[in-house]
Amino acid sequence: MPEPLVDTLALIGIGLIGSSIARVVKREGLARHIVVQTRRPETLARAEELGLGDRYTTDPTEAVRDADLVIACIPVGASEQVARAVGPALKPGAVVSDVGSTKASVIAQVAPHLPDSIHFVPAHPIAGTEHSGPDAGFADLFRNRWCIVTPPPGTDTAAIDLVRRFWEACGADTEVMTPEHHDMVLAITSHVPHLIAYNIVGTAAHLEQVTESEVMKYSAGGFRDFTRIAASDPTMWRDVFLHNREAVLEMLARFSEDLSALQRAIRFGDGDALFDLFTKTRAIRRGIIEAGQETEAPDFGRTPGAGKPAEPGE
Ligand SMILES: NC(=O)C1=CN([C@@H]2O[C@H](COP(=O)(O)OP(=O)(O)OC[C@H]3O[C@@H](n4cnc5c(N)ncnc54)[C@H](O)[C@@H]3O)[C@@H](O)[C@H]2O)C=CC1
Ligand SMILES: O=C(O)C(=O)Cc1ccc(O)cc1
Repeated sequence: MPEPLVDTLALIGIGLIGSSIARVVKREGLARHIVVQTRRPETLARAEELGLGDRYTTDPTEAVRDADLVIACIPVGASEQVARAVGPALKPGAVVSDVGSTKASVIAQVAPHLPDSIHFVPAHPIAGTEHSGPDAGFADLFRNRWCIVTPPPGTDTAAIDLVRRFWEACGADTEVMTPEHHDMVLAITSHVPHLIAYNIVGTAAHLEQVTESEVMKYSAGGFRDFTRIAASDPTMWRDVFLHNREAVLEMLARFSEDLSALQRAIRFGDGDALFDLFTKTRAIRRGIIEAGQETEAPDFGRTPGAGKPAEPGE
């Protein structure tokens, strides 16, 4: 096994993402010691039963004391509270990172609480499922997926390099971008799609006369896929929308304009407008499949290899 990348890794939060990191880090020997921290003793006990770490604590300051790399795997809205708690306890020179689905807000919440000697390199693995908690994670979650790294200007290049090498050793490909660009891209590719899923399932649930019968009975098609997304963690997604407000509102405005155009086409029987759009969108999907970024069948985000370009020759 190669030399570990870090001596002590502290994972703050041990849900789907934290436990997936723990599993792949153990399997690949990426850290000599893993410290697991979470607020609830029951979750910590479960993490211990699953053997996810080497040391377990509910105290965030105790968790980070000896850590060379600290990764916060918590809902984005909890970032400030955790940074405030761990900031003074961090080992000088330590690298702090996170996995949050929004980036500008996390930086604004965390950076003010970190001493100058700490290197902050935020990251976002674009890999997940609708499940949460320590049982939901798996070591291959990040394999052949992207991990976007969004270092604030002036971040130490060696720290950026460590975080990139860490994610690459977890199986991901990394890309560096600004937090603002990340938030705009993810608003349209991930956040608005989740909002649409929550909304359509909510709309169906409001049709009380069909909720118990037809909606469930005939949900074999597109609706079923929406129900999977709409089963995603409520705390996590509440925080995503509250913490990527501007970008989500901008993309929603564009979405609403395009939806209104479709509504008009249906109202006025403009079949050409509908046909043209559906032809364009079909070509986009086929292009994605030809580029090796998606499988033909519904993938539900779990198949390693789906969601990013294939390796040359794959
Ligand atoms: N679920 C997904 O598919 C993906 C999630 N993410 C991001 O990863 C982060 C973690 O998400 P998951 O692992 O899915 O969530 P999860 O719900 O499975 O785990 C969250 C963990 O954070 C802890 N936690 C919750 N509130 C806290 C607080 N106020 N202070 C300290 N700890 C707290 C929980 O005890 C738990 O250990 C989120 O920021 C999310 O945006 C990123 C990529 C994919
Ligand atoms: O389950 C799915 O389809 C997802 O989209 C997973 C996911 C959720 C949030 C992220 O920030 C990244 C990936």
